[in-house]
Amino acid sequence: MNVSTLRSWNQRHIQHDAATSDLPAAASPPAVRANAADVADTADVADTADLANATNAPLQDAGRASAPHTTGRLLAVDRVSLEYRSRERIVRATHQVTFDVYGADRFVLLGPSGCGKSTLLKAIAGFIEPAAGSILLDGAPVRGPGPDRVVVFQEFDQLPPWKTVIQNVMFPLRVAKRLSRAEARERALHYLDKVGLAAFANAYPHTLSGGMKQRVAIARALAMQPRVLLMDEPFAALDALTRRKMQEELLQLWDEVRFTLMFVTHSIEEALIVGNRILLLSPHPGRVRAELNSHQFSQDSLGRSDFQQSVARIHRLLFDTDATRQTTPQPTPQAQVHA
Ligand SMILES: Nc1ncnc2c1ncn2[C@@H]1O[C@H](COP(=O)(O)OP(=O)(O)OP(=O)(O)O)[C@@H](O)[C@H]1O
Repeated sequence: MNVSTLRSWNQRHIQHDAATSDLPAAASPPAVRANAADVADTADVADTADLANATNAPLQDAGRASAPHTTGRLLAVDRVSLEYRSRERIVRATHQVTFDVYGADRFVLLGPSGCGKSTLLKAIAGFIEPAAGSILLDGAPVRGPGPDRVVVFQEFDQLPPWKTVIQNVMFPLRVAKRLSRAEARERALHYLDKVGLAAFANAYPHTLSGGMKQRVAIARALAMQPRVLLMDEPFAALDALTRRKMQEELLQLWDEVRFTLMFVTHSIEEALIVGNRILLLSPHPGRVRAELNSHQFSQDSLGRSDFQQSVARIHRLLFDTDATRQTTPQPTPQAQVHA
């Protein structure tokens, strides 16, 4: 398979479908500044501040919470509108979305089904050109797919089944002609070890569980050492227990490797656990509702009242109606956002 075949493999999968702050706003100035205009357009400014004030709880996850941005601005998404055009109609997926991602961020796109999260990820991956606005990676416009942005999808069939686990991880490294076979093998084993699958290097994908397949996909993506790892609801097809375990493992991996992550989900709980920053998008077409910091939460936060309050408040921000403003917010049973 050559590069274009690999891209079309990726593209096929993409086409198939790919808060709170314990810190005052000034502690993360770039993020807050970047979206001030968008947020100001909505009635969310008060809510966002409210959210920040409400979560001045002691930090449980001090390691991650204190993690600084390790580099400057990596990705700049500026007033990006994305559209699908056919002869019959134009579907606007996002409207003037603006945000920045910094090195070692775990940046989550959160919003109801159909708000354009996957489409935004596709645009950042380089598969869709913005109808308006710009996407800059390291200051240069994104003009197409590239090995500096690797996508992990939800589907379990993203690994070519005729290749063993290690061949799957080595394959893009070899296609990119970056490494010799021996170097690629060493790199692949390194990342398989990181996801706990070194012992399965010679297994074929069909012999693995869904969670194991996702671990291979993550190892394959990280082995490319991309500037940004893009994940489109990577754990959504897993059972609840495996999903939690995978979230935990992803965070452990991040603690070790400190990669930059963009993560799409429609689960508020998952966003709070996985992300250090969350961009809330309105229902279709997606506009920025608010941008929040969430680095103080981990799986240990799940039963805590500040976590539940944050879930409820994000829910309110996403579905901002008079009715929800007037009643005491209750967490949704599964903390899922649906349109
Ligand atoms: N290939 C396509 N052609 C036309 N419209 C599309 C296409 N893909 C997505 N859309 C539309 O664009 C909008 C955004 O879709 P997108 O898949 O990005 O949303 P999402 O937030 O990722 O949703 P979900 O959480 O359900 O995956 C939706 O209205 C959707 O119907």
